[in-house]
Amino acid sequence: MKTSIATVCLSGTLEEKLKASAAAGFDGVEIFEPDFVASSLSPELVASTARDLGLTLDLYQPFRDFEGVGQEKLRQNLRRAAAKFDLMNRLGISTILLCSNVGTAVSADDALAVDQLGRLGDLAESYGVRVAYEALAWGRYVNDYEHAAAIVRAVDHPAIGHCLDSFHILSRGWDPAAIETIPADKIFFVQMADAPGLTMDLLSWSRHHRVFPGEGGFDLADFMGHLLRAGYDGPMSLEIFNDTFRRTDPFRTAVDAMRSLEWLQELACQALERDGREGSRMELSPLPTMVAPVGFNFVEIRADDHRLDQVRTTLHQLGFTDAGNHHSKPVELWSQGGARVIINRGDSTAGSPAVAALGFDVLDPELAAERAGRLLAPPVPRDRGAGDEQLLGVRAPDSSEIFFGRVGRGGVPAWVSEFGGSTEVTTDPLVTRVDHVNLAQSWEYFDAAVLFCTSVLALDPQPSLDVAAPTGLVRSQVMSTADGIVRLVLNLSPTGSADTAQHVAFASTDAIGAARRARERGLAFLPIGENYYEDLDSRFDLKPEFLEEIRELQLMYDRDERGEFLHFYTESLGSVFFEIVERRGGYRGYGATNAPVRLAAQHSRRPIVAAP
Ligand SMILES: O=C(O)c1ccc(O)c(O)c1
Ligand SMILES: [Mg+2]
Repeated sequence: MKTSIATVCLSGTLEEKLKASAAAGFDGVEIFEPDFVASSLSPELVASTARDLGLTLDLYQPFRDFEGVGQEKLRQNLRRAAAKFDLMNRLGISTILLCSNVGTAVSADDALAVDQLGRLGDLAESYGVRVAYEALAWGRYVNDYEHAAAIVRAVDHPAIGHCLDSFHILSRGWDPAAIETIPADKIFFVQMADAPGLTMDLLSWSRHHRVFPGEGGFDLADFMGHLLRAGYDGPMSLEIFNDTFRRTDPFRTAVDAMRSLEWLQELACQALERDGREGSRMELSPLPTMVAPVGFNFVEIRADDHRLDQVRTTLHQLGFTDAGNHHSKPVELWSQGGARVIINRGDSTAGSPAVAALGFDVLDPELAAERAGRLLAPPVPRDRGAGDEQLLGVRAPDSSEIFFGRVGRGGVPAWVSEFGGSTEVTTDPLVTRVDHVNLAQSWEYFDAAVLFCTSVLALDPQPSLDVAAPTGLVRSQVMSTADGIVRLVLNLSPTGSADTAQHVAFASTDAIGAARRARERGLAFLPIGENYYEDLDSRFDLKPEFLEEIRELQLMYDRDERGEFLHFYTESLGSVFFEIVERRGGYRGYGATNAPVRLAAQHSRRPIVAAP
């Protein structure tokens, strides 16, 4: 698959955009005209810079408001076009994108557009270039690719073909199946964009909210299937107008972009396997098979030495036992049932306690790591003593480390024996395993984190929600395996403050019993106010004894059509806190209605910083 990216996707100068695209491994780029006009590089220098970087220049775009105009306007437009075709020759670009007219078209008569596009085709041919006509979703008269296809067919000019952009087709709900009726040699260019399902005007949606494939809600696998059956084998290009990507590090964005195309390529391979290769001419190289996690292998918490005692005490109060120090590294293991927490005291600059690494149980760690590498996840070097288990890890977009652990005998990973402590099974544990982990994400890499979880970790996005915190809305995106055994919750805080401290939720089969025992051991619970319990009673009509019990223990409660949910939180320990959850019946949620209450309770207990 030939990969390409529009310079509008990336921040920086044109030169930086080219360098970032090349560094991420793209084959080519689309030059977005405003990037070129604002650049001080001559066309010849842009061409040679791209060549030196190993990039092809695949498209010049956009050319606007050409067809369906009056005579005088047509004359001006042809003059404008000639100037751009001349520029394309200097840049060495053979295809220009023409957006359907949004402003100056005066007639809805296709015959006029057909005639004028024919004249544009003649002019393009004389410069040795071609024009890819794109039906913008908000085009004045042409806003449907099938309408554009009828026009292009009628123009019947070798220099006039299509640019198909998934956004313009899927945002309007057009059926992409008719792509297969367009002759392959008339599809000059394809732009792939995803977007979250929003109800808003098309232009704002397109200009601000596009995301890379796999980061939104469009069915791009299906779209890709139609392109392949149409016989398209040209560049698959990304054209993502996105407010965040415009202001974040272009090198990181380009990696995110490339990962999205690798992911899309895998979807394409799957579509071909399902539907047969008929018509397809695109060369595709599949990714190593997806290795879905079957459990949490460990959670690693890192902190300054002097803050670790608090973490140790809390884990002890939650029923964990100290399973000893590693024989060669400054890390210790705390375990209980299938829950393992590694405390890393090796980094004196680590600051307050935070989740630094997650280990997942996978059946084939080598394959999982190889796949992650193909998806551009940088490997994490890990010191290893003689005889120690090899742990393969990669860095996630939020810089946390993700390790692929082998499923051990009896569910216990082999590396546990590298720790000196007791490995005896806790009888009557308070918690049995990790239920989910909430990770705070920065605004810069939130979309990238979603794609990373989907493509590298085989976690599917669940409907996202906004949770009200005292300092703003926290966007919460659950990523989960189909069976719900492995769940991550990506939280995007408005402030990046402690409102979205990370947390580890442990599963218990008896949250009430666990709360009682933890209290006996002196656990500091996050206190929940009385109003919450009154509201709970009004909503759920709970038995008075039950309500009294959870009020006394400071537990929270939720219920859905499948079951019930009981949970409680510890006080925050730096940037991390713990939660104990009990799922009764088939409850699949996270107590979303309780989250604002928890955030408010944490906010009111934050350390007061004295004014200077
Ligand atoms: O928003 C626009 O104007 C615009 C320009 C060029 C494109 O290819 C596109 O999809 C949208
Ligand atoms: Mg486009």
